[in-house]
Amino acid sequence: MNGLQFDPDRRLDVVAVGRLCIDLNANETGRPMEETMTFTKYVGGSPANIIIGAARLGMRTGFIGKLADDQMGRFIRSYLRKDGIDDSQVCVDRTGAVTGLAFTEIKSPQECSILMYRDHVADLLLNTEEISEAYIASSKALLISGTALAQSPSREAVFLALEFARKHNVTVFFDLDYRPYTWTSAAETAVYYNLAAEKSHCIIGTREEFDMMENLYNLAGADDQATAARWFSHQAELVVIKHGGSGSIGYTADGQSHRSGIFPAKVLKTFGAGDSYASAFIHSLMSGHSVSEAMRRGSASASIVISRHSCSDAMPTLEELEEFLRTNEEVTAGAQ
Ligand SMILES: Nc1ncnc2c1ncn2[C@@H]1O[C@H](COP(=O)(O)OP(=O)(O)OP(=O)(O)O)[C@@H](O)[C@H]1O
Ligand SMILES: O=C(O)C[C@@H](O)[C@H](O)C(=O)CO
Repeated sequence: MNGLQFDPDRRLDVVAVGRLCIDLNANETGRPMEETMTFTKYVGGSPANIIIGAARLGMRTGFIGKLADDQMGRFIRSYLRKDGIDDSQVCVDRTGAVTGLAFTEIKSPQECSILMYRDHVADLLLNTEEISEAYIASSKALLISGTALAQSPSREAVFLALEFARKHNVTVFFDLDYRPYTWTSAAETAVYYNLAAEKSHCIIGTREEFDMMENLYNLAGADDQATAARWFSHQAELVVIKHGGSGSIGYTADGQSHRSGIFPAKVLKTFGAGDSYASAFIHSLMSGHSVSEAMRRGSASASIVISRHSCSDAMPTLEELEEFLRTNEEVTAGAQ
């Protein structure tokens, strides 16, 4: 049992709130960005990648966010529409804000990094006036992403969305998505992450992201089980801790734990693993699969995406994911 409840009578399956950005992925791999001359443009932003992945798997999806009033903003909106993602709650900034950019460097499959331009970005200007209670109430689930908590008014918009979710029994997935570039103080980061996590039913993050949250309370370095137990005293029913190439481990409030290995991948780049994991994990859970199966599907989706150049474009369809599962064996690396 995963303990999560989804109201079947909702128009949408999952709505994400947060950033819609642009990835510019280096075309010349095997070298530092100082020597990279060309990039390929993709839609990016962790919550955008996750919702695109969920839509690709056949879920009824929507997005609450803010775009820059420029060509990049229009490119993103048309991409969402192409994937059947409801964009009625994606508004446009009129103050001259820009689209966040993530330049990615692929020095080797193990040495990838992201240079993020996050100043004066439209996504962090989403405000409470742009959060529709009725829209959130029309969805079974809400996906929030940590970076949207980094600045006001986006921060308050997310907490209002969480309040509407609570009021209308909308299940909350919290992908921690900690990006240091967007924060100014470790303590502030931990405070807001903890406040949001207390209102979430399923929390997904890496060991390092949970450590960041626990540093504030001098709990950092707690083991995975202690980390999970901390959130069951709040709203959480499910906590998933990701360990990169060592797999992931999930804990449910009923005391069970689930380990997942990985699927062998011809790794081109490692970023995108977390977003693809989350999209297939959410799809599987909301399809009624077990936690173990959802983690297995998350791992499989991650292996597919890290073997491809992009994140959003690389998200597999349900047919691709199931074909991958039929033809590949999970390596039970197991999380620490
Ligand atoms: N080298 C790898 N080979 C196969 N699977 C991997 C590899 N790295 C990560 N994964 C899979 O992806 C999942 C998520 O990866 P990770 O723990 O790196 O999360 P993340 O840091 O959020 O990812 P991202 O790099 O996208 O931010 C892992 O639990 C695992 O299932
Ligand atoms: O989330 C970001 O802003 C960067 C992403 O667009 C990028 O694809 C990535 O890091 C995925 O995890």
